[in-house]
Amino acid sequence: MSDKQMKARFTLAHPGFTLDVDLQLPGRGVSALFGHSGSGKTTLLRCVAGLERPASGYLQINDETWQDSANGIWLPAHRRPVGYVFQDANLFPHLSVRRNLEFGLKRIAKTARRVPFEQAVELLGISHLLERLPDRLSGGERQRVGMARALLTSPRLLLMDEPLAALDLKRKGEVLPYLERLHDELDIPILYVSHAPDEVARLADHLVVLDEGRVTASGPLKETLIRSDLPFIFEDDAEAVIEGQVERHDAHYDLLDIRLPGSTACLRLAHAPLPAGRRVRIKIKARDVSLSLEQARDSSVLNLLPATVERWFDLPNPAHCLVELQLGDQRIIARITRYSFDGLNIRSGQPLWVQVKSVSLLAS
Ligand SMILES: Nc1ncnc2c1ncn2[C@@H]1O[C@H](COP(=O)(O)OP(=O)(O)OP(=O)(O)O)[C@@H](O)[C@H]1O
Repeated sequence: MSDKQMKARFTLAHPGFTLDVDLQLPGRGVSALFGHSGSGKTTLLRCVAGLERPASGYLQINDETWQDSANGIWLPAHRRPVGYVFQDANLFPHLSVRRNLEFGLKRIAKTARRVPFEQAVELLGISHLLERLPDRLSGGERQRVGMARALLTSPRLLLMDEPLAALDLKRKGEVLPYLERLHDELDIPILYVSHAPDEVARLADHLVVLDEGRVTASGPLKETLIRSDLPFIFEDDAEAVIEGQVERHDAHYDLLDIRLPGSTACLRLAHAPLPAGRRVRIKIKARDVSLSLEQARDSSVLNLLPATVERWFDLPNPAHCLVELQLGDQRIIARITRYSFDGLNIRSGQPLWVQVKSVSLLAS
């Protein structure tokens, strides 16, 4: 991995709201901006796009400086190579999908084009829609066309402002795999605004949490989701995201074995075959993890894995607590009753067995 980076420092005052951020983000993959309504997510994207001009600002995207107020550098919005995807794809209603896409493409000199038309169309799976007018597309299809159009502007950065927010659950499910493809197959960093923890868990590599215009957390997704000073782990749906590599597929039982880095054990889950060696992202909810001191040999639970207790936290509900566990090189969390916690005499550094009742594959 190279040390590609984005640096964004902005101080911008609106009446009643100040954005004051200083971020260092990976220069590849998806960085999610998460926060309550009004926390400043869109304002931050607008600063990055050059649509706001803060009194003090610095923006570096990999090896390019787009803005440096201390040195009089300011790249205006129309010269910033960003692709913007909004909640609504905003396609020209009188132009076919093909002409909408060509509109984005024509703005870029042939020699500067980084994403060929065919690649964008193939990545978003829209070749069969090219001759249609936008009003003959579903919401999900419109968003995919909007994303292809953004790619065809040859961006060095994609800005996505809640691109799935206007879609129902089914349409969201249709678009998410395409977003994953953009993430996996293109070397263009994405800043992704979302309210939905599920989307963030599935897509993001890095998580930024904003509150009242300030950054309250910024770090790799896996670590940030389970930080005890952030609200995520106190949710009913608290979860950890870990990564692994497909080891094998058991065709007889239709089970996939996933090797976890640093662990001797594999996770098993019901899933169609995937090629050995494929890296996958897995979500484990805290409430689906139980703990035992011995390796249960007569359980129907597929996943019984050795782990070590790191630490624990109280929860607002006094009947429960959360235990953070080291599983190979990664961390997961278990929500158990305080009764069980005392009964098992949990202490930090303790080796024990985790039983994981349900595991979901998020991305491959
Ligand atoms: N041009 C402006 N003038 C004055 N206030 C503004 C302006 N633009 C944004 N704000 C204020 O800045 C704050 C942050 O807005 P912003 O849209 O960035 O939040 P957000 O986190 O994206 O919210 P949401 O999730 O609801 O889209 C809000 O209080 C908003 O009213």
